[in-house]
Amino acid sequence: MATVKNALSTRTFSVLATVGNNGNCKRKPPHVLTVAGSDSGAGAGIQADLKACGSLGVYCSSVVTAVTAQNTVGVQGVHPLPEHFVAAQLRSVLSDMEVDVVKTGMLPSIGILRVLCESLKEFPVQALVVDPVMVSTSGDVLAGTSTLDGFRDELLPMADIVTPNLKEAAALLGGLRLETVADMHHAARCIYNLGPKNVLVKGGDLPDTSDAIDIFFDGKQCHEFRVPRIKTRNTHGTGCTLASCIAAELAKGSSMLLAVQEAKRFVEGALLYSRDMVIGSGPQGPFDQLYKFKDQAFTSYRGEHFDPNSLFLYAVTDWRMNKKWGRGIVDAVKAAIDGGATIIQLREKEAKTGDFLGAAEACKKICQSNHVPLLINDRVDIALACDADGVHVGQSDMPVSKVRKLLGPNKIIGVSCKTLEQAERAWVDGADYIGCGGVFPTSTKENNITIGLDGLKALCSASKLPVVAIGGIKKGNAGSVMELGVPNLKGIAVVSALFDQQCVLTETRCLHSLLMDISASTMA
Ligand SMILES: Cc1ncc(COP(=O)(O)OP(=O)(O)O)c(N)n1
Ligand SMILES: Cc1ncsc1CCOP(=O)(O)O
Repeated sequence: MATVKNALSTRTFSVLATVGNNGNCKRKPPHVLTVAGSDSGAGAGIQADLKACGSLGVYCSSVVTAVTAQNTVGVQGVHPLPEHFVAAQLRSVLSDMEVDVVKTGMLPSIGILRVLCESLKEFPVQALVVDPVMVSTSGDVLAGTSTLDGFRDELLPMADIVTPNLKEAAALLGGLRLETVADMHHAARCIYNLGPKNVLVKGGDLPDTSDAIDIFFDGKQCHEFRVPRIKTRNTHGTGCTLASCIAAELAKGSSMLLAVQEAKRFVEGALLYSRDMVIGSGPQGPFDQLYKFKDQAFTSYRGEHFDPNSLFLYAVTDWRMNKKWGRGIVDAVKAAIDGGATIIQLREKEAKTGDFLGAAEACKKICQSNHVPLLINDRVDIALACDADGVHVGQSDMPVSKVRKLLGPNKIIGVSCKTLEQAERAWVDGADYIGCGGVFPTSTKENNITIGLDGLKALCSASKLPVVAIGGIKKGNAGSVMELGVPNLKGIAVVSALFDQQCVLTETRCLHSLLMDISASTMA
């Protein structure tokens, strides 16, 4: 497995297209083999792995190591398969099916673990993901103590990543007490010394934390992932799903860090989607790994209809300002686009519906011919009527989930957020970006609370969506915003800096070139 690590970050394993003899293009899908136990309740084990890989577009073959009788109450029985028959399954798949990545789950005996190690030596694969399943989340023991030695001495040295939870990490380290985040950092380094190339210590069971904290160590750097804990009883199978998703992303050609991040996002989405699902009467229910197929709001809206970089210089119109300077909305929008605005929002709070629609239709034409997206503030009806590219709504407007239903998956939805809870909701409900502010005091919007640069930074750091900053931003302070150094802060939204000025074209050009200079210097 030693050559695998170098290959991981640079090459795409399986998005291979080869031309057959007859000239037809043949496609080899990315392929994960899961070597794990069957869960009769289908929340974890082989069943979870198949669903997770399938959802991520990856072919998943399966070698069953044990059949378990389990449900939401716990594990009622474990029936390991004979070693020779696990070996036979491994040979069948590995000798024929061009597996990219092997993911292991329940290995119920040292004999089965050794059979696996031997098979991997005979049929090397691109990467090995080891979920060291020893104790189920319900507390039932799924692997004996001799298997523990097998993990430590034989399997982990072959692994590209191992993903223990706190109990498993403690067991691998001879019963070390793991009670704090600092303990987790220490454990990740100690487990790395057992031989795997990367370690992810999962802190889901860490007491007294409102966040779920995982530690990823790649031998050089420790990354701490923190997300607000999702309150749900439906967590059975999170470990299996996470490891399968990492394997699936690796099979698609991701680097290890990106694979871990993508996998975490997938599990989080599944938990959110399934948090109120009721299956079984026990304390721990399954969640739905197929959620992406079931709710459009969880999938397509994060598609290709929206380029977050379009938030770079976001021009938001204001009828009063344009009137004061003697121009109409359409001329103002045209000048902003000519000056370099990358997205336009018509924010016309006082306009009559007929006037608003007329202006929106004219602006749509200009925006379309310049390939600049046009969004409408608050008015979903106007956006639908003029076929705008999307809508921007506030916390007291139509909820994002309803807007998504009305607009469908291919329109852009932005939502104003000031708090971390609002940002989390925006993501769950299907928004594409967040407008965050007011960053600085402004007279454009009355009674608006200013959150400052610290508030903006905190929201960006917690948000899974791209963010555009708004409120009192102008040439003099745009640098302090864009230099915050948070990757998902994609741009600034401005009203008065463009429209409460004599020449919209000059002001937009000036701000655009300033932003370009800032990005060039922050990238240097
Ligand atoms: C990009 C962007 N962010 C925030 C706003 C604020 O809009 P507004 O309608 O004034 O206020 P809310 O109702 O959204 O709080 C915006 N227009 N654009
Ligand atoms: C619409 C809005 N939302 C938060 S602050 C604000 C006003 C932004 O206007 P300006 O760029 O003139 O400060």
